[in-house]
Amino acid sequence: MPWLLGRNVLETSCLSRVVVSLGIEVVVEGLTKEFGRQTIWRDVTLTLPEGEVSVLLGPSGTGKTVFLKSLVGLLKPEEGRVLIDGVDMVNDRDRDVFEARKRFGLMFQDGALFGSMPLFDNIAFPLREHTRKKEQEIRRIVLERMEMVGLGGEERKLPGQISGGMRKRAGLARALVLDPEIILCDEPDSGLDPVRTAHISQLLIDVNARIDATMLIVTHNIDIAATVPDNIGMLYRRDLVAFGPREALLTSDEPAVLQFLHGDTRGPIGMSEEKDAALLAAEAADTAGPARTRRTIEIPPQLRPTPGMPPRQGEHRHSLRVDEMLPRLSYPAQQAIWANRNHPQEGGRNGAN
Ligand SMILES: Nc1ncnc2c1ncn2[C@@H]1O[C@H](COP(=O)(O)OP(=O)(O)OP(=O)(O)O)[C@@H](O)[C@H]1O
Repeated sequence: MPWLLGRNVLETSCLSRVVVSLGIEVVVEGLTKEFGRQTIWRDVTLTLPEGEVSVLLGPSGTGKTVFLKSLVGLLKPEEGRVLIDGVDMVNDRDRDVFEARKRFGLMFQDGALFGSMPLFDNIAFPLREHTRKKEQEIRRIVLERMEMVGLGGEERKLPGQISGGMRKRAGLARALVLDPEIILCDEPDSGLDPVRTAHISQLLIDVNARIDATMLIVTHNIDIAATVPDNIGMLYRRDLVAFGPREALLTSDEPAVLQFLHGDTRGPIGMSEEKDAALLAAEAADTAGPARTRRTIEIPPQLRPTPGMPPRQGEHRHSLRVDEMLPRLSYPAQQAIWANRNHPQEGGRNGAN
């Protein structure tokens, strides 16, 4: 199976392959989204660095899915820009946005598969819809992507005949057929047990190693957030409270971040996202309350590609970027970054589920 898909691969010999980045950066500037009088988030600014993996966390209802849809131009924010290689997904003409959308691979929560279509046709769908490729070429691409996500031989199955984990992987295979430069995954772990979640985490890292796509993963799963991404952001109370290296957010002492990471009932996040002031004051008076959220979490080493995969180019670029910002990061974040770098570079833990 080839290591890398798509066009930007220079084969210098059968043993060494030089990767030229496939991923492109996504620049988000001052983005504000409203539905009627409801502000979902405002003035969100961040850059998804090329080929790096980022995770977006946030309590339910904070607009993570709305954010993904805004990046790809399916929803139109009221203010701001989303720049993809010079195309503004918010303000440019529909025709340009439609073209730029082909550079994305989208993996939705439920795989978003057509129930009456065999997996093969589901995965072939974007190729038939967006390209003029011949059926023979479509077949080659689909079978290759199915093999890549561990679904070889399952082409004739209907979505209803396979497990949730397999449906996720089918959704990922479909997201990969157009050689995406940017992959957006909405809760790739939803409905999966911890073992399947570990497999999908490894698969996402392996996909990134193979194709060097820029990736943004929306999840509530702290294990994924702690082990998969180079960067983490968190939406809370209509703001992006943080976006930066994984270790910076995981060592943050921001109360909402701590509460979220620990899954604690005490703290600023309530059942309906925001607690009222009286409840927060009562918690603050309870000495047991704030103390529970002051712990830091243990930061596991970041997942590495499965043995046999190429090294992640995004990880290399991320290290160079982080070197520059290191002096500005907190001491615990710096320690965690060094600990991760010094961790033995063992391979991943992939397998089929
Ligand atoms: N098309 C729409 N019209 C009106 N309101 C919408 C629309 N889409 C989403 N919303 C609202 O935007 C808010 C954010 O929804 P979104 O699904 O993005 O949250 P989320 O952070 O992804 O939540 P969860 O983690 O529970 O999946 C919700 O209040 C939702 O009702």
